[in-house]
Amino acid sequence: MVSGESSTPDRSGTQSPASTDEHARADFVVVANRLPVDKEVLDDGTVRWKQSPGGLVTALEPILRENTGAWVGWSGTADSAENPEIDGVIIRAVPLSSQEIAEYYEGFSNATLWPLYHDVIVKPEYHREWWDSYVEVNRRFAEAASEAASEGAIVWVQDYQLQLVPKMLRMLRPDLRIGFFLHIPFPPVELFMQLPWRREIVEGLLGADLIGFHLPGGAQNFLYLARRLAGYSSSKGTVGVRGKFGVVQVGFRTVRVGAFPISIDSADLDAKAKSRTTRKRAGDIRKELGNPKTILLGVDRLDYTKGIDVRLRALSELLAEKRLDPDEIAMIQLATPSRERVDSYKRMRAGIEQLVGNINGMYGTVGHPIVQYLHRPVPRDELISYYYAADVMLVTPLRDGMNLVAKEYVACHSDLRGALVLSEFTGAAAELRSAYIANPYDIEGVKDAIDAAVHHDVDDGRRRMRAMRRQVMTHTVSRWAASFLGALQATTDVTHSGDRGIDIVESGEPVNAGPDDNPTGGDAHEGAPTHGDTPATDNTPAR
Ligand SMILES: O=P(O)(O)OC[C@H]1O[C@H](O[C@H]2O[C@H](CO)[C@@H](O)[C@H](O)[C@H]2O)[C@H](O)[C@@H](O)[C@@H]1O
Ligand SMILES: Nc1ccn([C@@H]2O[C@H](COP(=O)(O)OP(=O)(O)O)[C@@H](O)[C@H]2O)c(=O)n1
Repeated sequence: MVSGESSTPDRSGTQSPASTDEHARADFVVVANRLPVDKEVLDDGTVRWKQSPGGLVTALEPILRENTGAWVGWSGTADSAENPEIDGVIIRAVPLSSQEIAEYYEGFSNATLWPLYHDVIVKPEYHREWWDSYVEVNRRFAEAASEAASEGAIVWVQDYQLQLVPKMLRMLRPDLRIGFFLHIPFPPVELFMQLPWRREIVEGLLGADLIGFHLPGGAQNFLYLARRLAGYSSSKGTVGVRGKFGVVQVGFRTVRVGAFPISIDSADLDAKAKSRTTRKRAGDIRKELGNPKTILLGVDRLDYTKGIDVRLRALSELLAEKRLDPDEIAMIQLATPSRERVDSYKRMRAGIEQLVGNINGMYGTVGHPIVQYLHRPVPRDELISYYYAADVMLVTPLRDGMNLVAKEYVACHSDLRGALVLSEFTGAAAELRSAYIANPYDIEGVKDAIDAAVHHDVDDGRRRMRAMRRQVMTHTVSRWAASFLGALQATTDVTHSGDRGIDIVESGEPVNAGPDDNPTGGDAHEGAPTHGDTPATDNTPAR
């Protein structure tokens, strides 16, 4: 999908995009909270729609284009119902009112489910009116998906904002083949049980034919709940990665449950990081920082799950203990603004900015602060230059479904330079075993990992980076999409009237999405096994 320009003048005199035929139907429909396009109003009033940056859009865009695809989602602003058609992809906007944004998006999605699914790092809030709004908005997404899908189409629902959609959509359209993927961790059973509407969520997800999680632990937690909370018969064996699925029997339907760790467009990043402009800009960044011996980097949405405070505290103590020399290091923290109206996000921002101020006040000099902190989005090319410039990447979340930043850093280092400090509570840690792995709750452990990464032996560093690159360069986002969709197409069920199937386009590497596709690619730690009937945290083996 490339940027599409419009030509139809609207009543306000600006240009509005060509609208999608509202009766057009698609064989492949993606349903996600956000649309894959961003609206841009140019100085002359012309409206342009650009593909949003992000792995999901990159991975699905060729499949959408090859298969008469549609994308159902919210534009990100209140009451917007424009449906631009972009390069043959049908866009179906689901408009949200300001009240729905407050209750469904900021409320139930990001102040109830987000903290609950991320180990209750902040206290989840349970409000009945937020739940009512979540149900209503999920119903509208299901209706929009139903209207967009042709007979027997494949519909892929994304993420925690839309967990009721699979069941609602199945009731409207039993002919469809429905997949669901959760991008954030699925919580341990004890935490999930707090949710007053826990059974409705499990039942909502079970409307799908295939439910995907990043890691086997999440899949096993879900299988346990389907059995013990919702009373269905479900498999008890271990779940593998991209194969060895669990099953839940829902009446005559068999729902498959699996682990599909997401990844990035590795080849694209690798190529961009090798370009002359990136390398030149990376050199300039180092100069602008005063040519420090070591550049440390953090790249995150400003979210309390990301452990930005953890790495700043560790840095501060390492400086105090003289294990790091302030004349030799510089840290850059890029923090994209996120969910800024949610209270917990406001509180966290103040705390982090205070920590940055403390470190610079204690250890910086005039013109040379230790931490350069940017609270704004950074253009993609600039971000890649930062990745390439960085000697040590700091990824310290308290909990994270995957963390694509860790993989992006690795993809940018074909030079085998650089070191990755990685929290063990990210999905990425299950695959990038050669990183400097640390427990973010253990400050001494984080300090040791940073110290080791900064002072690492060059040969050991190259060996670690080579192992991580073997994993990242072979397990791409298009392989992720192909393995999920291959498994979804392989689901057979009496409720499906058609068996049309879609063409899964994948560039660059062979795909075998069947149950045997379980290679131990490079640095991969294939599917931490979970045992028996005991609930597990998302990436921790059950005890
Ligand atoms: O849409 P927003 O509220 O602005 O939030 C941005 C996205 O954040 C979450 O990302 C997750 O998905 C990543 C890819 O699978 C994964 O690497 C990461 O660990 C997750 O946190 C969220 O799940 C998305 O729905 C949001 O759009
Ligand atoms: N300043 C920033 C920070 C992150 N990002 C991108 O946002 C994505 C973050 O993905 P992630 O999986 O690490 O974490 P979430 O923000 O999805 O929870 C990555 O693709 C980053 O490159 C960015 O473009 N600019």
